[in-house]
Amino acid sequence: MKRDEIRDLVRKKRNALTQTEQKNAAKQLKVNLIQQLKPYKNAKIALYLTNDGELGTSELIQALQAENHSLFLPVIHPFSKGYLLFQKYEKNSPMTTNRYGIFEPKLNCSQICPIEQLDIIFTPLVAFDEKGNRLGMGGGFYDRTLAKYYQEQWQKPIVIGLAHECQKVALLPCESWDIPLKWIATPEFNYRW
Ligand SMILES: Nc1nc2c(c(=O)[nH]1)N(C=O)[C@@H](CNc1ccc(C(=O)N[C@@H](CCC(=O)O)C(=O)O)cc1)CN2
Ligand SMILES: Nc1ncnc2c1ncn2[C@@H]1O[C@H](COP(=O)(O)OP(=O)(O)OP(=O)(O)O)[C@@H](O)[C@H]1O
Repeated sequence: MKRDEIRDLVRKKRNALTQTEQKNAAKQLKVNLIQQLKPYKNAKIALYLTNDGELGTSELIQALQAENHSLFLPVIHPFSKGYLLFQKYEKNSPMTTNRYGIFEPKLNCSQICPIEQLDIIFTPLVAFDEKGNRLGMGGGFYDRTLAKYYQEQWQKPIVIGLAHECQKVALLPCESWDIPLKWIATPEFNYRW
């Protein structure tokens, strides 16, 4: 199957989850990750706000805020096409909708965090495979933004993909720019490579 076909198929699958399934998945993800992130104190963590049947992040966001982590959200770069910035997100941060209808913080340069200062980046994804390959919505935003940080010795930030179990496929067709993830968290499991 081609990448576009897999993207369509898996997007339909996750959009077919019932509200109850979505709610339980989000709750279970929070429990899983709060446990996994215990060793990290006062971390700088980038997340995303849920769109298009993605695994819900609001429970996780609340729990992370309660644990005193600082949170950041992706903002579509105003000039560098296809790149993301990560901006501080607090309860009263002014928000706007981006061109895809996703809420993002209203751009404020003083609130942007350089990527090398983030400890953890949670990425959304559409499909993942048994080797940790990731397929996103098709904009190449995360691949492009993170490309220069992916090196042999890369330790920080830790990049963690988030997905429902139903987004797992056997094998994704790879492209040269794809960077496999070392950690994907679902409500049920943590896949580590
Ligand atoms: N929640 C969330 N936030 C995110 C992402 C994401 O995948 N999920 N992104 C991850 O990169 C970036 C935005 N990328 C996106 C790329 C395409 C579409 C999308 O809906 N595409 C439509 C066509 C839209 C159009 O062109 O008008 C589609 O494919 O149906 C959404 C987000 C940044 N923020
Ligand atoms: N590191 C990169 N440098 C330049 N172009 C890139 C890079 N990564 C991806 N692209 C371009 O972005 C486009 C979309 O890539 P792809 O289909 O892999 O996105 P995606 O992983 O589904 O999206 P996202 O990362 O936003 O969730 C491709 O046409 C590709 O050429």
